[in-house]
Order: sequence, then structure tokens, then C-alpha cells
Amino acid sequence: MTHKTLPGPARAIMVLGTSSGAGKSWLATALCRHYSNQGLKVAPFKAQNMSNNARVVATPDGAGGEAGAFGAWGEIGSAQYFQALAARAAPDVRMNPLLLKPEADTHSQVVLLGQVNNELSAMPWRGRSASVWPQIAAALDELRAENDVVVIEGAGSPAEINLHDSDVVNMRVARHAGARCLLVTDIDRGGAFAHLYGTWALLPGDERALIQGFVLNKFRGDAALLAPAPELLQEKTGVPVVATIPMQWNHGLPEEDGVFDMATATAGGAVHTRIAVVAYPRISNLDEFQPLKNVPGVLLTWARCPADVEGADWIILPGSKATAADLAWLRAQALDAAIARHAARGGRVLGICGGLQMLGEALIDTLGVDGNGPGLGLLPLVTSFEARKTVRHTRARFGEVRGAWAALAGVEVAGYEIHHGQTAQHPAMAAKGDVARELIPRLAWQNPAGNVLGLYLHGLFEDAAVLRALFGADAPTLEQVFERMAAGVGWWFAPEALALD
Ligand SMILES: NC(=O)CC[C@H](N)C(=O)O
Repeated sequence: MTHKTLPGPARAIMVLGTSSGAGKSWLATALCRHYSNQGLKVAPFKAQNMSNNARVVATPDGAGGEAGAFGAWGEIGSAQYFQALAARAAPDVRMNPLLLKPEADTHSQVVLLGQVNNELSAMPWRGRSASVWPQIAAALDELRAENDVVVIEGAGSPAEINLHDSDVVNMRVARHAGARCLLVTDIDRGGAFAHLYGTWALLPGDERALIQGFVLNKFRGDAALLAPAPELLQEKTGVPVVATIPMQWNHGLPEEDGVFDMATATAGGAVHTRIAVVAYPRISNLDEFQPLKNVPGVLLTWARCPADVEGADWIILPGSKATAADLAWLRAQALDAAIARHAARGGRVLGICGGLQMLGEALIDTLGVDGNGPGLGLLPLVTSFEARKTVRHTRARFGEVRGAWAALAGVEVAGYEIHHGQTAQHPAMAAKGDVARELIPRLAWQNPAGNVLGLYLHGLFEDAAVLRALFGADAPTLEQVFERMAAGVGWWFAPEALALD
């Protein structure tokens, strides 16, 4: 690992956006690798995420601690996890101190410094932000003390003037760190210059002064046609356009919200495996499927109705932040019958975490954690929800796997777990001999026919051994993706825009 080389607290570079989806996460990730390639010690930071795409990382005290020791692990948003990998840093909970995981339209589970916090989950929005600022600032200060550069990502737009007073994620962070800010906009949508100018104009003077460059992202066409807009914008604001980044359809990095573009869902080659991933409203950890999108011959699609699973070779039920509610949604779409037909024909079904729980007989929730309900009945299992959340890295080996998933037999996998539910054989069914084959103790099961597989481990397809076993193929690694991004930074940015003083 790199050692700190610059004196004093880290230089702070912040990526702000004129809207969600402008490309902040992508650019922050690229900058993490760009500065790391200069031999600098780099850490990512985003004060607050709202996402059900979470990763399991070390807590500062538990950093380097024993895998599986309860309390040594915590959750952060996936984007900062990938940015840490790009920065060649060990991801830890301080990189995203506040994570809001939506469970319903008006309710989120609040995760502070990696751990679920029930008091904050029950608090109204405005009071909450005031109360968490000290922890956010402390996390940022620690990262600045330990690193040469902290690459900070903002959220949404910094010009939400209705939220300015309760801001803990955009300009308050920028002011606290004295960050050099880049404001990025999605030019493909149109209105980019108005977005840049309007965002800048709505900020108070001291905050405007922190904006040092505008970035035009997702540009298609002839760059010469942009003139004289960048010059006119600079006349009005004093801020130069420091980069124009072309549209990249298949950049290889999981999308922040995990929803991939179906138009680019195959890496090429004749399609041999069609995989439909059921996209329920509270789908979680779906960025774990990105590597499948990169396997030649695999076509990955989202399924929201029975027609979407027609002709699929595999149906995947992914993780869910609200298993019972998402299962009710799935039934309302008549997907339950479509999945049952597919399974009865011998088609492959894979349930991960919340998806595994749905495949069982029943969901039991005596504590009001998730919800009750009958399962899909494809595995004779029962899930009970506990107040305590299991959050850990896990390495395990598949036992004897039969049938359609037999290629996984004996394969060792590294993954991560994030769940309240605990799953076991249905006692009365087991007494009559109806048992699921347990492939990894308490973590993975299959039906006797072998085509229905459920497991608690996320991250299966990020494991090269699993891809090789299932497809005989390797997908491009994240390392290649990060290097391509850093090379892009070298081409598209005016070098002085990223120089550190
Ligand atoms: N990651 C998941 O899919 C979680 C499933 C379920 N909501 C639980 O907490 O047990």
C-alpha cells in the first residue's frame, strides 16, 4: 500500500453534479485511480448515500480484523467501495459515514459508520442531518489526516436551495475540506449550459468560489460545435470548462444504482445463456450482476412481467431490502406462476439473499423487521427475521452440487452477507422427508432436482472461480476498467485542472 507523501492534511478534490446521473460516481472513481497512479495515497469520501447497493467493509477499529468477527464489519454504499478499489485503498466505513437504505417510499434504514442505527432511522430528515454532522466531519478529517488526496463525491445537485440549511453532503462538506470542486453535467440531455450556470448562480458567493471547473459529460458528436459556449460561460462565471468527456456506453463499472442499460446488456458473441433478473421495487445489491454483463455470450435482462422471463435460461431473484413487500409485488405481476412454470420445466432458478428467502415456504417476522407471508414454495425452507443484522465477509466451499448447477460442486467462493433473515429447513416438511440439499451450512441449498438454487452470499459472479466453473470464461477485471478510466482522465482533462498545489 502507498504511504502518505504530501505534507499536511490531504488535498480535497470534490465532484459535484448538476443532477443525479450526471456522472459524479464515474468521475470520482476515475480520479481515484488517476491520483493513485501518481504514487499518492488516495481515499474516496461521500458523506451520505441513498441506496440499497451496499458493500461490506472494515470498521476502522476492525480494519484488518478477523473475518466474521461480529462488529468488525460495516456497510457502505457500493460506489465508495469501488472508488476505494480504484484508489488502491482498503475500503472502510468512514468513506461513506451515512447510508440511507430505502425500505418503503417514506422510510429508510439508516446506517451510521457502517452500523444500523434505529434512533436515526426513526428521526425526521432535518433533525437527523444536524445530529450526524459531527460524525461525518470527524470521518472526513481522519481520512484527510491519513491520505494525500481525498476524492469527495457530492449528491444530487448542490443547488437544492430548499435543502441548503440541512446540507451535510454537498457544499457543507466542500467548505469543511476547502475542496477544489468540479461541477459535472450530462450534456446528452440538453440544457447543460443552463444547468451549469444555474447551479453556479444559485450558490452563495463563498461557495461559488470553490467551483474551479465545469465538466461536460456524455458528449456525442463534434466537439467543435460547442464553441463559443464554454467561453461565454467563463465570461459570466469565471469558471473554465476543464473537460469534455465522450459518451461511454459500456464503461464496465457497475452503475451506482445498479440498473444497467438493456441496450448494452451483452458483451458480444453468439448468445448462449439468457439470464432474466427480476427487478422488484426494493431490489438490492444488484451491481453484483455486472460481471455477467461482461461475459461473452451471456444476455442479461431485467424482468418486471411474465413476458420478460419468457425464453430465459436462468431466472435470478436478487437481494431485496423488503423481502415480503417485494414478494407481494412479484405475485401482483403474476411472476410467481411464470417462475413456477420455468422451474417445473427444469429451468434454472437462482435466489440470492432476499431471493433465496422468497424461494422458501414462508417468511416469519415476529419483530416487525421485514414482513410475513407465504413463500414461492420452490425450496422447503423457512426464514425468520431477526433484529440483529448479519454483515460480514464469508469464504465458503460448495459441497456436492447436483443437476443444473453441478459445475459449482467443490468451488470455493468469497462473498459477503447483509441480512436480518435466518433460514432453515421447514421442520414439518423435513419430518416427512421433504428437505432441501444443504450445499454450504446455513448459506446455500438446492432442490432435489437440482435446478433451483438459493444462497445468502452476494458477490458470486465477482469471483473468477465461479465464472470459470459456470461459463468456462473470464470476464474483464475491474483493474482493467479502472486503468481505462484513468487513461481517459489523461486525455480529456486540461492537466492544470487536476494539478495539486
Ligand atoms: N440482502 C438481502 O437481500 C436482505 C434480505 C432481507 N431484507 C433481510 O434482511 O434478510
